[in-house]
Amino acid sequence: MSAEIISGKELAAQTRLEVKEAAEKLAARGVIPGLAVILVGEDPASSSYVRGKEKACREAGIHSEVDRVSVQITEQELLKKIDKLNKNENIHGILVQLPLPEHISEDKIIETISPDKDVDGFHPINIGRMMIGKESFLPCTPFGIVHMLKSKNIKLEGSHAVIIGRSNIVGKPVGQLLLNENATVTYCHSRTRNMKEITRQADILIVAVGIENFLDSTFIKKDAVVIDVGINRNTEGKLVGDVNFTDVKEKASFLTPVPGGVGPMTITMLLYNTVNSAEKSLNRKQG
Ligand SMILES: Nc1nc(=O)c2c([nH]1)NC[C@@H]1CN(c3ccc(C(=O)N[C@@H](CCC(=O)O)C(=O)O)cc3)C=[N+]21
Ligand SMILES: [Mg+2]
Repeated sequence: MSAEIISGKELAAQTRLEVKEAAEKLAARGVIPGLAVILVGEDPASSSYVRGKEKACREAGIHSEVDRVSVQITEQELLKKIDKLNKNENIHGILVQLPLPEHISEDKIIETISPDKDVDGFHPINIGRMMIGKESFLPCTPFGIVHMLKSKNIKLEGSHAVIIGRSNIVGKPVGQLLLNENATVTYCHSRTRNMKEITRQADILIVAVGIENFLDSTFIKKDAVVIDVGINRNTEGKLVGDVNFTDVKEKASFLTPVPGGVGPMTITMLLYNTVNSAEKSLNRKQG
């Protein structure tokens, strides 16, 4: 039996309809949810992701504005733009597309975004709140992954989830979210010894390494659930994940594709967070 493919594309389409309905309800109360994106420089991949976000906002009834600025912008100038957006009542979410050029501190930028508008869920206050199980904006990729797992009724409680990768935007927070769902969580990374011994114990394996073909079927136990977070360009310029799809498909119970897997869910949860932020802002005003 070959794995069931979890289509992020389909789930994203369905979830975006729900987000759209929530945006329409807000519009009826006089508020259009608004997302501000700052794109520094002209990196083709970053530009393409930002266009994807704009299109998704348009389709969901979210107002979006993209500020495209020169790669030479100073840190101070960028901080000033964020400060202005923090004070702008029509903007409920602020996203500064990463990575940023060397001369700008990503930490400083992230920490300047108001935690109430941090729809990426990257601000240390939101990360901390997530860690202690309080309500917060959840990082979009991890949030999307949990949403995908739940959509297939995959049991999280008591399951062994193994994460390969420990980045602040994917690996670490996805482990935390799964822990909050009562999974048993193990992290693997580049210094991990005997990685296969660990990954072969995983009921759920999250692969966020950034290396094409990093993972084949020898890493997994039969019927494991495999989530591929990789976004790599192969030698033909095609988008590929970290997982050898055709090999792993024959052994896993569920598997996510690239493209059409985690990526579309990431954008969807950004839309969700933005509408949620607008709702919270309105409730603070009207109670
Ligand atoms: N502040 C910030 N927040 C982010 O959320 C953020 C970021 N910076 N920097 C870059 C990464 C990357 N990222 C992706 C989102 C969607 C797809 C996506 O939709 N991918 C499609 C394919 C898109 C294509 O074909 O190029 C798919 O996997 O099917 C991919 C990557 C968000 N990021
Ligand atoms: Mg890593």
